[in-house]
Amino acid sequence: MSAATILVADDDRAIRTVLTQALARLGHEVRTTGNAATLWRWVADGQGDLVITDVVMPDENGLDLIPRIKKLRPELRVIVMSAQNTLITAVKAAERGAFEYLPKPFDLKELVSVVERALNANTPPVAMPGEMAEGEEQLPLIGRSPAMQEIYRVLARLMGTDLTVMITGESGTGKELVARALHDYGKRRNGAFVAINMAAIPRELIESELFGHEKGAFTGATNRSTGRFEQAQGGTLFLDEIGDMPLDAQTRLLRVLQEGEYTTVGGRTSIKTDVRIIAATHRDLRTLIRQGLFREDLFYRLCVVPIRLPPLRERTEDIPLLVRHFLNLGISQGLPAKSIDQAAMDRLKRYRWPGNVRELENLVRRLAALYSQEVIGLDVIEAELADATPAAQPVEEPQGEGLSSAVERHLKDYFAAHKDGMPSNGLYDRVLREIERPLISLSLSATRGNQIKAAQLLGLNRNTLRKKIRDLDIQVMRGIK
Ligand SMILES: Nc1ncnc2c1ncn2[C@@H]1O[C@H](COP(=O)(O)OP(=O)(O)OP(=O)(O)O)[C@@H](O)[C@H]1O
Repeated sequence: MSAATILVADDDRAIRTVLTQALARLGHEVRTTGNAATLWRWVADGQGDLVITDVVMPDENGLDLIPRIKKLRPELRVIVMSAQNTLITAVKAAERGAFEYLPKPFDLKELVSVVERALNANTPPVAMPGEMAEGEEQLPLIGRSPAMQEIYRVLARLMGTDLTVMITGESGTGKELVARALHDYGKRRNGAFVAINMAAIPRELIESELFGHEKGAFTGATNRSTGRFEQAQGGTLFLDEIGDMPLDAQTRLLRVLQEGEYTTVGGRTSIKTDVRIIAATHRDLRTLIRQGLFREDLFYRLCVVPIRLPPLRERTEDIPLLVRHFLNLGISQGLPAKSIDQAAMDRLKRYRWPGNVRELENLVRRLAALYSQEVIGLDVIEAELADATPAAQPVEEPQGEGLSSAVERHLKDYFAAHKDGMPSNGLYDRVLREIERPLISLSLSATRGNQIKAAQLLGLNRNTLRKKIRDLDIQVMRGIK
């Protein structure tokens, strides 16, 4: 990299000093200022090969300066640094044409590598869509941990694209929220966001749900029905729990993704698709591929950009912000204002959160609704968490009726899907296989995840249950969705 002139704007003198030293060491000339007006003057005078700017400066917001810089000198790259580390800042920086966004505090090594990339890159920056609608300052995702910053940066880069995204992460980590953010701030925000959960639909109905069906396509198809692909036309289709998709439907989906068109169930005319696909799963698709339950070619089609959402226990520094966010949400829904004392917060940070943000959200809701004290202390949190820990939970009466009616509902779905004729053989085994997963999941949730008690309830050997949980990839946690 040859020596360059780098313009730095930040109202924090310490940052100016650190950047000057680090960049001068690389042989660059560095000019620094504490305000946006001076930076703009330099740029307008044709000075500098690269700009590094802060967002909040006394006279102007650095982000507002970027479009003006880009208009006057499109080739000049701008790196944005900010302590306002939210998804919105990252997205705005990307939208306005920043080369890179660096959340503060940043690692100097990282800064140096971004500067090198900016000075060496000769491709024009990706064009980003227009400005976000006014008043959209409400944050879609909460969290400022390094792990979330990395997610924001990936998301910001994806906003101007239609790339297929695969979001993985444990249950309750915010996969659906991320999919929505990609839609709401992306190119297709004026189109529909349509979600379909593969685990929630009887397997036999998935293809008709996805692609729609013609009148008379199967018994019970009394009318033509539109599928989710059609509903999402021009927008985004979110395929949730993609790991639960039956193989037949996978084959059909793969064909649609390859060919860009599909036919409805029972239909003959091809329909062109114009949807952006985002898929999500909490299951390990590579394991499913090895077990022959997921098509490898479909996996590669969907996994163009993988995003892994970290479990909450890997970003406990976000817990106070999330708690405040959910308490505020409660207030807006009419629940009383509350706060949490330090010892209680520390305890929340030490808990493992098997149900991730969803579990935390539910806990905060309970705190707001059920406790009269204004400041929640450690005793309340201990009691709540003890309740959530399977081992500390007394056995509940087996929920005979609830369980059997849930299984019955599942069976009814199964038979309804086969109204026009049952699979000709092996029905007993097939039906048992169909109900095994919900039966075990429901038993585990009835015993709050306690496998010993679930085994007793089911009348199964503990090891057999454990093997089934593993084979069927059942999540063991409280409050299975
Ligand atoms: N970063 C976050 N900021 C604010 N709320 C969040 C965040 N992550 C998750 N949530 C909230 O937690 C709940 C669960 O999130 P979501 O449904 O997106 O998770 P998921 O990973 O899709 O779960 P599952 O795999 O069980 O479907 C939602 O109510 C969501 O609003």
